[in-house]
Amino acid sequence: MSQEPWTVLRLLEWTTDFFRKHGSDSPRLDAEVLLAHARECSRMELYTAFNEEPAEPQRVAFRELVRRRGEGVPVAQLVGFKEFYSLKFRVDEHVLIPRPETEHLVVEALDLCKSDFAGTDPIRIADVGTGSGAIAVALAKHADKAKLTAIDISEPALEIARWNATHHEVDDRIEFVQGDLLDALDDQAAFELICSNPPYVSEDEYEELSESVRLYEPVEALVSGPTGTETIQRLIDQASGRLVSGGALLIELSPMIATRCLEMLQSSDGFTDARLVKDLAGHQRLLVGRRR
Ligand SMILES: C[S@@+](CC[C@H](N)C(=O)[O-])C[C@H]1O[C@@H](n2cnc3c(N)ncnc32)[C@H](O)[C@@H]1O
Repeated sequence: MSQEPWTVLRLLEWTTDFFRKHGSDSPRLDAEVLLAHARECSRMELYTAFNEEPAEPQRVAFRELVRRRGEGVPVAQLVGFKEFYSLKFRVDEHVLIPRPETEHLVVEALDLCKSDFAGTDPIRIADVGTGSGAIAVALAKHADKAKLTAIDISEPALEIARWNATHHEVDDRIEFVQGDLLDALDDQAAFELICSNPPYVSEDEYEELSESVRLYEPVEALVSGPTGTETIQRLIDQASGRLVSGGALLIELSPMIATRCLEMLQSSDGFTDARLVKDLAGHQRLLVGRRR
């Protein structure tokens, strides 16, 4: 057996290779995040510690994390958090792990706050299907005048979202509501902006997702129904009664259902200016419309 010491660099190289063979999309990043977690340091600090040999307790902790990652547990669940819009969000098995694509929705919403709603105070925003609270918290952090209503059907998800709002000190501007889309709100509730990253995966597509998603993330956060458009259709129907005139609806979707959802919004009497917005990778990622 090799007598070479298990330095930080050697651990990273071995683990990267192991994760690559176990089908990870980002083997080196996974190895770095887990080793940094086991050593209680930042990823950047690993780069100045390549020749150091982690102490035995750190190696034991790291080995266990690597074993579980090899079984498919997402890195974010192993370390208990995920970065989104440069903010750290607590996550667990009850919430979808925030995805980088969703940052695009936050950018669009903040643009509207700074342009169309610059003179409005407060800017009332609903985040429908808040999950970890990623969208609501990022908006509250970056738009001082935003007053949010964050809704989810899952009470355990709302507990995580509340924790994240408190941790980022925006809980005084976010009201959390448990319910089915916008149904649970008071009759009077009205918004300048309704944002949502709803479940939009079809039942067939779900079967094609990686085990790391299917076994560890909540199915109700992902699957909408046989076509993937069901929740979006219901949200469009409900949103027209909740937006002020000129208010905006922003919905994240998958490029596979983008055209169908655009047609749904175009055929809704309540909306005008329906359009799709591409993400940085050039994929149709957002459906946007205006309340007449
Ligand atoms: C795709 S996840 C989005 C989570 C978070 N907003 C994000 O972008 O990371 C969808 C969320 O919608 C919630 N959800 C699903 N159906 C719902 C419904 N009918 N009413 C309210 N929330 C729902 C799920 O519990 C889940 O938290």
